[in-house]
Amino acid sequence: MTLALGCIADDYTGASDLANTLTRCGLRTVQTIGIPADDLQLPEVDAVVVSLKSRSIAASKAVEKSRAAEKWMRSRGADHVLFKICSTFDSTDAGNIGPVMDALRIDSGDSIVLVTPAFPETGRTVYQGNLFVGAVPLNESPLKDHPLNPMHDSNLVRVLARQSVTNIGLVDLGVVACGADVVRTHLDGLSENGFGAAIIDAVFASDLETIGAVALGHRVSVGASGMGLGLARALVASGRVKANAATSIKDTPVGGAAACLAGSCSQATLQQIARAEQVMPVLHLDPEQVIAGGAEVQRALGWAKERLGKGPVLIASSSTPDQVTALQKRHGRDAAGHAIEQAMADLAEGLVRAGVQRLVVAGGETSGAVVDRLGIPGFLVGAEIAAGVPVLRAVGAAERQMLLALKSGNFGGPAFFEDALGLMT
Ligand SMILES: Nc1ncnc2c1ncn2[C@@H]1O[C@H](COP(=O)(O)OP(=O)(O)OP(=O)(O)O)[C@@H](O)[C@H]1O
Ligand SMILES: O=C(O)[C@@H](O)C(=O)CO
Repeated sequence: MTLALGCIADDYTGASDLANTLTRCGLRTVQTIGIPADDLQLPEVDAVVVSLKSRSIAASKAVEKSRAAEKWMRSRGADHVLFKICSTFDSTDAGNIGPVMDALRIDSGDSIVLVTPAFPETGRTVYQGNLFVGAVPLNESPLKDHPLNPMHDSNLVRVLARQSVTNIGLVDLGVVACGADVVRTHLDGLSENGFGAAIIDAVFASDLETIGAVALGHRVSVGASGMGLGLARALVASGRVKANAATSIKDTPVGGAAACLAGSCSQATLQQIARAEQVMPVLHLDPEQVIAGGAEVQRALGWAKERLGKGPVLIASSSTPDQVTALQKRHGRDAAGHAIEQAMADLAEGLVRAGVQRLVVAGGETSGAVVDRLGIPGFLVGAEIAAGVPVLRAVGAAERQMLLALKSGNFGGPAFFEDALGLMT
């Protein structure tokens, strides 16, 4: 296997979002959980998205894991490696975007790295280095209340400068609009003046194509699915990947029981849960009881088993921002988050034992905990449920076939859970 593109994603939902975009752009793509084992049977692909759970861990660990993934991809022929971050730039001043970017830049020998979280399809645009989520700047969006990394600054040049050892420049929309050659000249100027990375504006898909064409001339880039789109289109345009080579996974039905788990506390997920209550049984976990011990998980599993034969069920830990803050004050942010993620993993394991073969999970960290517990080594991409969320078919997993959907907290329309289950047959 010779890779045209290697990708390192800092969480599992982000990885499936990127794998979806690359597939839709015509690249044969597989998503793996961590660096694949040598004996994992992978199809012939153009791109591999290695999913890490590195968004919220210590920066030094995130660097170590990302470097190992990069090394693996280079050894499989990847000239370009994309570090996939969240389209809302989820991170803290301690990292992990800056430290990983710095390390990959050094390893690659690139003098300057292009960075953009823009993904216009989902309303993420960057103008003058400021990230917008729909019509509002990042710091006024629901991301200001994120349970793990609340985002209080929309200016990504400033945000990244606080995390990185290098100077961060800006390539603004006016430059992008002039085309790839002008962007290259601008980057040369920044690099000569000691800038090791630049936030690049993007508002339209056409901006991403310009960015992709330039980025492909470098060894490393940092971005969300929009950067993936640009790179994929550039690869196809350059003839390095055959257009339309991607084939969606076969839609052979998997059957079995279906369930949803929600650990995301985003506004979008809260609305989707409220909507799901109209069409399926929904159990709201008591987060305090979850932290107290295993009894709450057992209660939820008993509740689910009584209902799974009749149709899908949804179990949610999700709470409003005020409730999340109160719980975190009592138990600490990381301890509360970790305990709930582990409870979600326990639930997933119990549900699969009870016959669930179709599982929808909401939340990146939550999906990471669930997929790790289920021991699934990789996924092929199927139908698109919503922008950034595909149906995934587990590959290389044990006995039973499984379909999953891993939803980024902020993605999907109000009827997301129904929409997902409708496509996961
Ligand atoms: N009721 C709750 N109170 C406090 N924390 C919670 C609660 N329910 C879930 N959590 C924790 O909040 C975090 C949610 O993060 P997760 O990444 O799963 O969702 P998200 O951030 O909305 O999704 P994404 O990263 O895809 O945008 C997890 O650590 C989860 O365990
Ligand atoms: O880019 C995004 O917004 C998502 O793929 C994601 O990473 C959320 O966890």
